[in-house]
Amino acid sequence: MTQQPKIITIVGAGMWGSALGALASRNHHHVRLWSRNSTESLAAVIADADVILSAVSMAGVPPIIEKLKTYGIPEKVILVTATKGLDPQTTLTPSRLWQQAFPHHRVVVLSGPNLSKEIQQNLPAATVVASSNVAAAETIQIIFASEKLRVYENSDPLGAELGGTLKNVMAIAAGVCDGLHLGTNAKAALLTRALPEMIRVGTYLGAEAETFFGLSGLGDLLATCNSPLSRNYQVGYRLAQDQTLDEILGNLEGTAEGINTTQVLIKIATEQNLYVPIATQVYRLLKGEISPQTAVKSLMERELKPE
Ligand SMILES: NC(=O)C1=CN([C@@H]2O[C@H](COP(=O)(O)OP(=O)(O)OC[C@H]3O[C@@H](n4cnc5c(N)ncnc54)[C@H](O)[C@@H]3O)[C@@H](O)[C@H]2O)C=CC1
Ligand SMILES: O=C(CO)COP(=O)(O)O
Repeated sequence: MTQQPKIITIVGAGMWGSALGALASRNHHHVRLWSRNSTESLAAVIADADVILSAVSMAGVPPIIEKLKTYGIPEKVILVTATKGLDPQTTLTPSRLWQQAFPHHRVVVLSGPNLSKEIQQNLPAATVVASSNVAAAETIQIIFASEKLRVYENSDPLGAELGGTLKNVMAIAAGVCDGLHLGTNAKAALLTRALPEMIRVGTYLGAEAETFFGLSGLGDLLATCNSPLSRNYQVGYRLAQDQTLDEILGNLEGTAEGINTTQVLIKIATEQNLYVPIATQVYRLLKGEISPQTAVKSLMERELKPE
């Protein structure tokens, strides 16, 4: 489908922001990529923008929102969030933070099985744009869709966002599983049990269960938990190889959001009494309380229960 070229400001020029910028540029949109190290001011790059897309890591979302709030962004501007994380202060997802700060703007979540290095190599992929405003989601769908990226529209932004966010915790567990060479049966069991754990949390927080069976849920779980390109998977894999978290983070390319997400998820689960056995072991492992081997043993020796 053709569309008039739009001005798209991408805030966050890391791996994902850059890959998304390249996709929109290829579709002949005017892309302005901004990061906190840019010489251009944020005010200048958002001027006249049709779309502001945030691809900053979770830690950068609250400060960027605060900064943008001071600029008085016109209500016609569509806000897109591509961050996969949870805010430690409020435990809210990025889209909720954006919507709270800009209650009259249309907010769209972009999330799916999208390892940025594969997207940068122009390999085929699919993703989801989700919003309570269908027209806004469709606008973003057309901006990014190409013969190399199939973009699906969805009306459950929270579900799409939580799929991409919660699977990062599971990707750490999957990395441990592979790092310990536990085999294909163990990996299948882990990923299959990870999905209902994500759904339990997601539906409690208000997402639709069905969304987790789509690209932004199961799709992203499979991509991230099976690829050494995933930073979260790398964290788990290297912990299983007896590296310390500090050593791993010292030479990790980009952000592994699952580390922060695990802390916030355990806070929510503890307060709300949600059963999250895999996340609990990841949490204890990240805190250095247990070894990878003990994490596996604890999962296996739990009380027997129906599936
Ligand atoms: N790389 C990937 O394959 C994908 C990443 N994502 C998500 O996109 C987000 C960004 O990921 P990457 O680009 O890979 O990370 P990255 O580490 O390469 O880039 C992070 C960006 O956020 C900015 N940032 C961090 N803290 C900030 C702060 N306090 N203020 C302003 N800006 C700040 C950094 O300057 C940088 O531009 C994460 O939430 C990640 O889960 C989503 C899909 C794919
Ligand atoms: O979200 C991603 C793929 O969809 C990227 O995963 P990592 O952040 O673990 O690299």
